[in-house]
Amino acid sequence: MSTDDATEKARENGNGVELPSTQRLIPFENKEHNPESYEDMQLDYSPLLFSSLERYLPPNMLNLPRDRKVHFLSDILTRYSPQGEHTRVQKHRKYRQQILSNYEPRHKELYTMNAANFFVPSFLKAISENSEESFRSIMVEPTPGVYTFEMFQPKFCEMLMAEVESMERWVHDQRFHIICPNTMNKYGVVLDDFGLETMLNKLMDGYICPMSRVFFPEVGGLTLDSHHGFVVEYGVNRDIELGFHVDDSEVTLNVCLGEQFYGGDLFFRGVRCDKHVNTETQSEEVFDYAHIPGRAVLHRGRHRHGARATISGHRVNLVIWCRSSVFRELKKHQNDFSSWCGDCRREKKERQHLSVAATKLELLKRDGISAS
Ligand SMILES: O=C(O)CCC(=O)C(=O)O
Ligand SMILES: [Fe+2]
Repeated sequence: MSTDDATEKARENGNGVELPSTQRLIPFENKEHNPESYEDMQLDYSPLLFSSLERYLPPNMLNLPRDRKVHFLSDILTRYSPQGEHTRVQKHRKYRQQILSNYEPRHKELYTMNAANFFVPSFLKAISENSEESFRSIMVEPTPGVYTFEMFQPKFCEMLMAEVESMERWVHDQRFHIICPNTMNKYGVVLDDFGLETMLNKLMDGYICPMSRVFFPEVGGLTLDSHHGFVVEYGVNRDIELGFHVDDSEVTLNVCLGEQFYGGDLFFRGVRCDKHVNTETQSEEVFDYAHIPGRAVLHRGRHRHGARATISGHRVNLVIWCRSSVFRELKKHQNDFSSWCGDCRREKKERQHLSVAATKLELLKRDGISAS
């Protein structure tokens, strides 16, 4: 299923979720797919290996350009090869060093946290009061688990967009091969790779964690300890829309930075665990959100969503996928219901209902017997 098909399917019935395909192959061979040849490319592994593995790519990746498939598959191969993870980390470190020693930031003031200059006063006040009540006073929760609030000053949004523009100009001028924001978004940049990791870490620790502790404790909101921070871009000559997916995060912060655009609404379709990621959407889970520049959306990574086509103009969003290593470790050992998954909750209720009904029947039978 291509990204477009997934979005179309999602529009029809809210199903057909694509996992973010974050470093994962599918567990069966797609025999109908005709793999490409990689013989003419300079690769770290045999070109034949890439052709064979192509049949195991997540469906939304099958029609991507070859260099993106190579990037995704190389990453997986490196992790499975002896010393794989170590090699991958080394390679990424080298990649970052190359950027950091050559790219000259345009707005240096973005690279260190400056709360008074970055955030709007209402947001700062809520954070300093640090209570559910203070957060709720600046937020709207239009559907359970999706919180929206004014967060960044217009000046900050403008500066960050200008910085991204300058990063992209540098990439273009240097003919530098950059890593895409994620497996679905082709346009934009990973801010962490361009020297903004420390600032975004402070943003997560000081300004996202206080809220995730209150609103998402059951999905690792109490223990967020790493992030992936990037900017995505939509419009003419960029990505148009984003297929139905779940994020590789426990908690996601998505802030529209600007500019003028039409369309690009987010559509949410309920929170799901791995087991239920493709199940049907219930009518009460359908929610669409229109982005407003400067306004943040905070949601669970497992809240299924996508972005509709940006029909005109140019939309730029800052996205921070916040992760909890503790939650991920605990999840490996959990095999019963997830309290946060809509379908797990429905299954649990159903089982409880059946068990109560069975007990009642049992009691009635016993009473009947003793009464006779
Ligand atoms: O385009 C958007 O606003 C959504 C981005 C998104 O969902 C993501 O990057 O995970
Ligand atoms: Fe997302």
